[in-house]
Amino acid sequence: MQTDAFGPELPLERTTRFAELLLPVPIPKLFTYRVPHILQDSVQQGQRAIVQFGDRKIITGVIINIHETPPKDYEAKYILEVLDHQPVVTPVQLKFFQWIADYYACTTGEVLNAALPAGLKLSSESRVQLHPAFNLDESDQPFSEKELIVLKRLSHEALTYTEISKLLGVKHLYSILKSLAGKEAIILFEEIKDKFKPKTEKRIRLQPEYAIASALEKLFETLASKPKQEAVLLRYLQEVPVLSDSARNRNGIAKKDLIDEEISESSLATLIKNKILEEFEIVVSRFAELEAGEAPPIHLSADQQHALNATLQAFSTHQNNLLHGVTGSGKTAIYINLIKQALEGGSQVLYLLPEIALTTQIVHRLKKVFGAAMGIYHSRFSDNERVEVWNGVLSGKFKFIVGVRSSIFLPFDNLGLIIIDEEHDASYKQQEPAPRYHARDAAMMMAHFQHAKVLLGSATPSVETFYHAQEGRYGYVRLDKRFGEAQLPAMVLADMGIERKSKTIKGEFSGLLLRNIDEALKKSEQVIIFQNRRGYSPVVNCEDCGWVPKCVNCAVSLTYHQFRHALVCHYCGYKESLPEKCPTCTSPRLKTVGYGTEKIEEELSLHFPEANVQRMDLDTTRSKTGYESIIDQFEKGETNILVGTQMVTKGLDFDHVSLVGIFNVDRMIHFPDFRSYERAFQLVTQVSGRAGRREKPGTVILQTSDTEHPLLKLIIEHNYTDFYRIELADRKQHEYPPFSRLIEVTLKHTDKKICKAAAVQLTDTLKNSLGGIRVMGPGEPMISKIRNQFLMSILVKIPRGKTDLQQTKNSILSKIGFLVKEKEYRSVRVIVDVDPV
Ligand SMILES: Nc1ncnc2c1ncn2[C@@H]1O[C@H](COP(=O)(O)OP(=O)(O)OP(=O)(O)O)[C@@H](O)[C@H]1O
Ligand SMILES: [Zn+2]
Repeated sequence: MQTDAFGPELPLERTTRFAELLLPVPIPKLFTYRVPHILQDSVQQGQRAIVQFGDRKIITGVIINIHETPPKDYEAKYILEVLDHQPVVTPVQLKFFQWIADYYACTTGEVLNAALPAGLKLSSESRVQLHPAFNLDESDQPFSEKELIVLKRLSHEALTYTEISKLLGVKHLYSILKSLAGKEAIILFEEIKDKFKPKTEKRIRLQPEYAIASALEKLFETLASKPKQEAVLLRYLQEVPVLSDSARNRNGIAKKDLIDEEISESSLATLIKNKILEEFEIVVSRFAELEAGEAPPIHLSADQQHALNATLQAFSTHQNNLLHGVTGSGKTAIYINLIKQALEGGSQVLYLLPEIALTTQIVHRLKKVFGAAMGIYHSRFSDNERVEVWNGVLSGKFKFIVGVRSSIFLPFDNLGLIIIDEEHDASYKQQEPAPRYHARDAAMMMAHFQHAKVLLGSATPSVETFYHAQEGRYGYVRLDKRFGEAQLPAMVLADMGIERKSKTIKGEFSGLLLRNIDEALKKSEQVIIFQNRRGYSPVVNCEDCGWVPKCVNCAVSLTYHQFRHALVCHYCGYKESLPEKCPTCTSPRLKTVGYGTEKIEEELSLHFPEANVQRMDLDTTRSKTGYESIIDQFEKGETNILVGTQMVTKGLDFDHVSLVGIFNVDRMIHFPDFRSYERAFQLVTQVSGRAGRREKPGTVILQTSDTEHPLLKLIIEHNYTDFYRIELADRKQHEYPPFSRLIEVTLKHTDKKICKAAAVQLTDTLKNSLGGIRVMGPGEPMISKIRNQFLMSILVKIPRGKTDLQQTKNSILSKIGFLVKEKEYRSVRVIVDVDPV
């Protein structure tokens, strides 16, 4: 027998249905809830439901299964509300979420949490408000004491679930809220449903009875003595030809476009009051409606046409395909062709980009071609905008999405093509928090589920991708020439050793680079300078005792930022002011060592006082439009020199860049990581690729103290093939990807000893249990403490194809499970990163 105090009169016999929900929590299971009788016939898989989770929390989950078996060991709670009429998560998405959880060793709940935009997730923080039509004094409904307490408070302010629960001192609010909602006193969940608020626009139009010539004439006669109102009307008629086009009048014009200094708002209000003009509201897209068809038709070059044909050919035999086209070869033109074809065939298309910085230019180019069918999805958008895209994909409004990695979670159900631009880019990998997925690899799995084709594009493919192409697993198309007359840039090494001896270095600028910048500026050409360190100086030290300021929370030295006049930790954000004297020896001789982008910007301004220098790095692009304005100014030629971190390296397409300067290549090459050569090759090739993309040839100057380094030789010859051959041999010898898969296990604890002991124990267990698999470590990672947590890491190398990958992962997870059950290790956090980059 069940007690349903607020359900409708119950027939004696009825079946009780249960729904299993996926909740956005890191617990590896589904949760069973009871379906209220009233919803029994309407619940569906993929709808969102609100449930109570734990004692106090209210959260939104997604319905996965519906059945009639009550849970064995607990009493199921009721679903509080079902939020959707139609599913908002598709079956194929659920399958995909499950795959991500299995592959990346996390819970499906964590995947759901990452996938749903916050606007689709109601939680304890959601609010309850009074019903707008409700008035306590006029109501003749009986209210309980508790209900009255809630209503009185709600008459002052909207409250969250948590607040109401505190106010009443009760845990279970459902019956009270349901009762109040039944009496139409509050809006229960309404706000939640409306957490996504469509954007509206106020518009003005002429009342239809005046939209005929005779009536309009009369109207002007009556307004003759009211010049201000007449002016409003005239302005409206200027914009909207009401007599010749009645449809235009029905649409009216935006109120904000009608009003300016010459038009008085009060006259407008009078005209509205007198029923001459009418004010109305429409729901508008948050994405300015984009005009399609502005783009000139693209005529592919013979090489591009050939590559396009080859790609289509490759699609007929392979799901995954690599378009290996040098920088400036015009890969985008080929993408556009393929996207058009896929859309015309009726399927959805996803275009992935690794970073927001890259979206600005590409989005502009694609917008012109695809207009309103194209949606854009990335984290700089507000939550409402993200919900709009989510719903737009569901409703079919957006058939084509351009976005960064999280767009693989959108509710596609009919994908035909996924383009993964700059596929080699490490930003496709999510680092923190779980799911630590690689959007490129996950997208390929999504394509598999939906029978879509994948095109990976890059001028510098990742070693793994190129390997698969070589092995015939991926289709492969190469485009070796730049579009039009453009040539690959000339690569020149600036020998810092020699320049140091001959004293031609100024600061850290080689004489060669300075001379070339000067020449470029004289010819009104633009310059890009790349340095992968932000801030002013990466290190400060005392010239007398050698003291270096360190972060109090992390094992790193602090970076000096001049514009904030502070020492900043790039790992935890800790900040302190630069001391006047050395705190250990009191010497005032503190000097900054090394060059960050800020210092380079400053010195360039000193060397070239006439030039307009701009900086693009994390510090200058925090705002939503930060990138856009910097790129825009550079595009327009208002900026002469652009200094930046890896943000300036890829995808950007400018007409007048003839020189690229690269600081400190040596540091990139010698970075202690098995991928450092690959990274250096890619970064340098990509940033070099920004030079000479049109008729004017480009030059790249690389500052190095090691001109004989074999990797530099390959880079300056644009020799990807030999780079790959040598790199692959090295990977094979050391059993790195693509010859193995890596799983990195990181342990964190505030006590170094505990962290280390746990890591040693886990390593031993793994070594004993994972027969035939190499377990390396434990060791301190390069940064051994972050945010007061000491870190230890273990690397598991799984030979490709030899072991059951899933079984190995499960085994690792279960050993971790045992470890953290031990008393002394209970507070150790263990992070599993599959395919770390
Ligand atoms: N068929 C074409 N017609 C006109 N312009 C073209 C054509 N193909 C390419 N371009 C122009 O050539 C330039 C380089 O093309 P694009 O940006 O697509 O290169 P890319 O291959 O993506 O290079 P990167 O890897 O460096 O990003 C762009 O300005 C583009 O507009
Ligand atoms: Zn820190």
